[in-house]
Amino acid sequence: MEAAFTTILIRVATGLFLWYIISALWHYSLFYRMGIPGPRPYPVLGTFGYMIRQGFRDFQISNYERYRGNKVYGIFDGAQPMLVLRDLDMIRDVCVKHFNSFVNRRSFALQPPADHVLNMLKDDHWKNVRSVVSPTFSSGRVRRMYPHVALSTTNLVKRLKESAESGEMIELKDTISRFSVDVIAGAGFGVQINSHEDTENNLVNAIRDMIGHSGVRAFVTFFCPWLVSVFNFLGLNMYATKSRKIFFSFVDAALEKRKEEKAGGLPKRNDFLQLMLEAQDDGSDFMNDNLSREEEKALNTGTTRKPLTHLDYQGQALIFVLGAYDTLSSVISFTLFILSLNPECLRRVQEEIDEKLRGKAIPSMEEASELTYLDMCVNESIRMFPPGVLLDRMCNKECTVQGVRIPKGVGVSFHVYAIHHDPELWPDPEIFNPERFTPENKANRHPVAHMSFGHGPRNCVGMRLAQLEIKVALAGILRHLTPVPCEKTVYPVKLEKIELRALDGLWSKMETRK
Ligand code: HEM
Repeated sequence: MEAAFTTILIRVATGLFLWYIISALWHYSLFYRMGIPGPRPYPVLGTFGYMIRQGFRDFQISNYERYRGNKVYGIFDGAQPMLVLRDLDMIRDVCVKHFNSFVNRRSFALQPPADHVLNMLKDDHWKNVRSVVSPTFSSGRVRRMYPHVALSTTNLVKRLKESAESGEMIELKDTISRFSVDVIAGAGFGVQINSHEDTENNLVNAIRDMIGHSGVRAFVTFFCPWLVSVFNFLGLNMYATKSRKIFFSFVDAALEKRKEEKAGGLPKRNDFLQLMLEAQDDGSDFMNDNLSREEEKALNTGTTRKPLTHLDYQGQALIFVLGAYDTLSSVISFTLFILSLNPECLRRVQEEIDEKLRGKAIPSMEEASELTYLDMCVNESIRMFPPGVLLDRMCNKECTVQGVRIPKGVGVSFHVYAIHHDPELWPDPEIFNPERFTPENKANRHPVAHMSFGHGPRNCVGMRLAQLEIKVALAGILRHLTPVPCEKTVYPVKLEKIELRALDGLWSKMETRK
């Protein structure tokens, strides 16, 4: 009896194992059956193992070269089949013309409110929240956030001037990260701090802690989404529990306060939370100049909007932190660093700043928009060191794009780092050359050859604020100081495998301008 039971058990186990092997073989042979090339996938990890071994950027570059001549190639992020689009017309069409078949990004079920951040939302929920968040970044509303940016820039310049006086070497990313946190606290939540001096602020420490803890877990769960259930089961959250509590209690109290102030007719504040509440109340068409025509069409503005829920507000408060922190500090610090190594470009930038600012310490919004050569340098620096290296969309309806059939459930990936370093699009891609961004050169290039802020209705919603912050900070610094290489400077920059982080740091020294 016992022997018979054991035999049945062995047969069932063998059957299940064979079933798993056959279904895995079938699943992972999808691209082979479609006649699409790609690196060989393995069960569970797919092609993710190569990415870990080689690092994000080298994986992208090597496959981009290997499949040159193909419009697409296939990879598996864990079990998720992804078509990497090499062809720029395909990327453009997926982002705009076929937007309705590719509305959503890949997302994974995080614990609330992290599952309510805009970049994770899907379909109508995404449309509803985006139609409130987009007008929050209209030029009129960004103007109201500007004083926070200016104040944080003044504090940053003061800190850098002190370093110039003492002759201290500066790790740019670390110093600029403090500026990033100050801008987030001010422009996001109306809390004015100077984290170069005040290291004990509870909110700032909570923000820094949440960011520090989220990276690895977010990365792992992105590629192995089933791990989210394991995390949930073990009671682990993406963000450290104490910091999470501090942050969301602060957001809840701030939202309540703004509602009370409105009811009491008190003057309006000028931060993201306030502006989001106003954008919700005003209706979608008010001051909506942040919407591109494509976005307007995709969002179908004019139709009735549902009020955002409390979780929606909490989620957007979180994305204000996560979307802005590392991106901004990376762009500003890499641009300063690369300028310190290209004195001729630096000289031109400083001449332009002197001419446009006419003695002022910090540029106004209008003056910042006139700094066109600085803009070219920033674009070139983001091309070389893009913060968003891996963009994607999920196919929710079978679709043929530029002659390639994309089945429902398959994702499409844009390997931005490889595109930005493709020598056919960018001759000598490792050389810093702002001339690539003259209006003529830009007009002659494919619109998605440079996609630092993404493309189409699902592009970066905070782009306008980000561009203002970057230019105000850089102009404020370079108006007074000149970054120069120092003993600790290492170039070419060796990047960490996954994050956009220089392994040897971005070291520089500031000299006071005469
Ligand atoms: C230099 C700074 C920044 C860079 C390079 C950057 C880059 C990007 C990129 C590449 C995307 C994906 C676009 C796509 O899939 O087509 C994105 C999305 C997004 N970004 Fe940014 N970003 C920056 C700053 C910001 C800031 C300051 C905020 C908010 C305050 C922000 C909020 C967002 C949000 C919410 C999304 C998701 C949009 C959606 O799904 O509808 N970003 N960003």
